[in-house]
Amino acid sequence: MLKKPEMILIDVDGTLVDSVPDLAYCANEMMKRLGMPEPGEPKVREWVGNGVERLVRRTLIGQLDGEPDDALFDKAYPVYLELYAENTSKRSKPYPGVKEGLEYLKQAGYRLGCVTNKAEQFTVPLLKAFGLYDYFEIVVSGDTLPKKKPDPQPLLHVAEFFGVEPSQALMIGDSVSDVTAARAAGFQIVCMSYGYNHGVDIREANPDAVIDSMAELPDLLKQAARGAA
Ligand SMILES: O=C(O)COP(=O)(O)O
Ligand SMILES: [Mg+2]
Repeated sequence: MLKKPEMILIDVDGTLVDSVPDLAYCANEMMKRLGMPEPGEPKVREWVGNGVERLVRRTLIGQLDGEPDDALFDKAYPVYLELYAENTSKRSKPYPGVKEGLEYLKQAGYRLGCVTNKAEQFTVPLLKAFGLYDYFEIVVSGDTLPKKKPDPQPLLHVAEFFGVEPSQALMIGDSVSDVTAARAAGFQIVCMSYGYNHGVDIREANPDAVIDSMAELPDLLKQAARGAA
């Protein structure tokens, strides 16, 4: 059963923003420049979630697990970074219900933080491009701290920043990394059904609740406050 939290941390890719169209465009373009086969958007959708460096490695080997040749990676990575800097938000967009959900959370007085595995140089422009940045009092990106999700470090960092006990905190995400990080941090976890989870239904990771739109958050949190969610 969900308990009403004091603080809510929200993931970016697959939760707030459908960012795969730009990530996939850059993956395809990088491979074209390297004279290698383009992965296409459905594959990239399965590879997002562990930061841009992992995405580039997965693109180079054409699968989720494994490592590319070091020399190939060293050649490809700067190409991807340059492409993504120019194509962070051109094809991406916030999911329906995101603005509504954030507006409710803000008005209801929740402390709001953003925790993503996306590198800071891309997170901030992406959130700003869609008017999402100002909802958050703190944004922790994939390279802000020594460790990123599924490690609990970024979640615990924000809990400390707000002076909130982990048991009073809720993470909203879309992937098994969000669930693992939240469980390890002692947070509650709600997941979006529409996000990226390496091609696996997020319900298999047993989050506390799964919702189809952030516009469902008002009802969910009101139920939690009544002890009924
Ligand atoms: O950059 C990524 O791989 C995804 O980041 P997320 O933590 O916002 O889903
Ligand atoms: Mg995500």
